[in-house]
Amino acid sequence: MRRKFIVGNWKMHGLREGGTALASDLAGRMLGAGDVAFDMLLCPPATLIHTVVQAVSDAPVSVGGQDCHGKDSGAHTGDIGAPMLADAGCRYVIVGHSERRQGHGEQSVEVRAKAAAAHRAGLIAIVCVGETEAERDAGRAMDVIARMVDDSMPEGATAANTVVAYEPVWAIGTGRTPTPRDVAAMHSMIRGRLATLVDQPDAVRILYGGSVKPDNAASLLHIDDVDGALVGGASLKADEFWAIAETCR
Ligand SMILES: O=C(CO)COP(=O)(O)O
Repeated sequence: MRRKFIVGNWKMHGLREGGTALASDLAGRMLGAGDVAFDMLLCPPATLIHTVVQAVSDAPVSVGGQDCHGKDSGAHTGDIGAPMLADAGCRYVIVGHSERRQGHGEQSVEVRAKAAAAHRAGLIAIVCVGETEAERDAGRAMDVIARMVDDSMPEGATAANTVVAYEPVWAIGTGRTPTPRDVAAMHSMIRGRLATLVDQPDAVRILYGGSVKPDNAASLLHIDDVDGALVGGASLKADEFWAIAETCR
């Protein structure tokens, strides 16, 4: 019942020429493939949203932002309001990525405000959570993630307007991943947590992110309660991203 969801987070990568080529390549593959067992979302840097929206306009590919402000508009230099993303053609926005939490000191209370702003703008929020290596080594990963989920989920979150992404900080860009058993345990705990926070917790998609590559995608994506992948580095190469998506059957 939960369709697999393959999301490319391009992070701070891409200029117009390369971004257009990558998006057009993936759009072409989606159109050529016909019936596929997954949904595809591309989250380019804000400067490329317009370009990517145009490049995928004929294909079943969605576009999302990588962050938004918790307020709809105002004197916030450099920030982007969720209504602006919606206006630019986005259907989704990532909030609470660890690179925002760590690099910009964002706390779960702000992440929750950002997710609420996304919902007000009619966007689907992809709420990210993840423990650090020190937290995992200390045996605190489950507690940390439970708390992050509780504190980051806004009022009114539903399976239709919210996706959760579990991305262990120590697995991002490192080539390391948790064991399938650890991923399964974490995703199952997250779904249990969602039962107190959202209607229809069984319908919420929970993605895994952190060093997802073509060679480990099948083992990660076939775990119960793993409903897709949030892919960083490998989403910048059409062949790799497509190979990951194709493991969904
Ligand atoms: O942070 C990530 C996606 O949001 C994961 O990045 P990598 O796939 O490069 O590890």
